[in-house]
Amino acid sequence: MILFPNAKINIGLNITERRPDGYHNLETIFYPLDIKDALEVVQSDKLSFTSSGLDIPGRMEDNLCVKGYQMLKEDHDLPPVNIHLHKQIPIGAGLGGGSSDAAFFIRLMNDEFKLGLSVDEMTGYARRLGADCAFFIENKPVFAFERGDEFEAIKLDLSAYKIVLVMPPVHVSTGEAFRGIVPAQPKESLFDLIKLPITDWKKYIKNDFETSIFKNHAEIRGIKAALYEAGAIYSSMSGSGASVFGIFEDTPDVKFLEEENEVFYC
Ligand SMILES: C[C@@](CO)(OP(=O)(O)O)[C@H](O)COP(=O)(O)OP(=O)(O)OC[C@H]1O[C@@H](n2ccc(N)nc2=O)[C@H](O)[C@@H]1O
Ligand SMILES: Nc1ncnc2c1ncn2[C@@H]1O[C@H](COP(=O)(O)OP(=O)(O)O)[C@@H](O)[C@H]1O
Repeated sequence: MILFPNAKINIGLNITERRPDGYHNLETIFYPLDIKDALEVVQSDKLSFTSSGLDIPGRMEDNLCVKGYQMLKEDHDLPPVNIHLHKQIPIGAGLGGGSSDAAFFIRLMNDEFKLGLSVDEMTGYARRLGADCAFFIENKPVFAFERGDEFEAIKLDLSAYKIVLVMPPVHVSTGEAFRGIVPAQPKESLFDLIKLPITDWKKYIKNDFETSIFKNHAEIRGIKAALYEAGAIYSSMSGSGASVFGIFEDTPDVKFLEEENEVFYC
């Protein structure tokens, strides 16, 4: 069985407080983005993991799909499998690629081996693998809060727009990004701000990671400025970076960005 885990972008991100468990409470909008990996699981005589496409850092045991297998195996009678991942979603980009692979892996195992898990049960498993992993079980636009793993569904459809995603040759780890943050309660919740016309988002919706990340990585700030210059209605870094997206009425001419960055037209 093959599934195609997709990326996400964050539209706005407020980090509201530090939690006693080392995490932060935050609020953000998760929106699915059409950049995809391919994930295949085949029954085998021993557990193995293979990959193609982009190089995935870390050992096989650290891959979130393998962690997902070990987690499910604690509660379910599973045969050994070969997991093959064709990696295309940029890594360490704030696009949630690893989390998406893991969530799709849980969904795939549930279908393939008839585990009978409900959406809530799959979301519970996903939450144990990473804060933004839970979002990818339902994979619909949501307002996310607490660790980013509690959700309220929202109506948001950007399919009439062109989204351009720019990935600079820089990686930012999520843990590193959180270290530069001083949490604060926003004046107005994103839950309300996202209902504004998209032309007003630039004025009201921000990503709290940008201040510290832009300070250390001027090239990321430069990409956001270039996307606005090219006519974006709204532009922002996604999650903890390093990718930056722009939302446009029509496909812009940003070929010049392709010289030093990877550019996706979604
Ligand atoms: C902050 C976001 C916004 O979408 O960053 P991106 O990784 O997508 O850019 C996500 O919620 C990230 O989710 P995810 O990448 O799954 O985080 P995890 O693996 O659970 O956590 C990695 C590290 O980030 C920090 N962390 C993460 C989430 C959170 N609400 N508070 C935190 O402080 C913790 O230091 C944790 O050890
Ligand atoms: N299936 C996977 N794909 C990508 N990275 C993975 C995966 N499993 C574990 N990782 C680890 O997670 C880290 C961040 O991955 P990724 O999800 O791409 O970042 P981000 O949360 O910024 O979108 C990587 O550096 C890698 O070590």
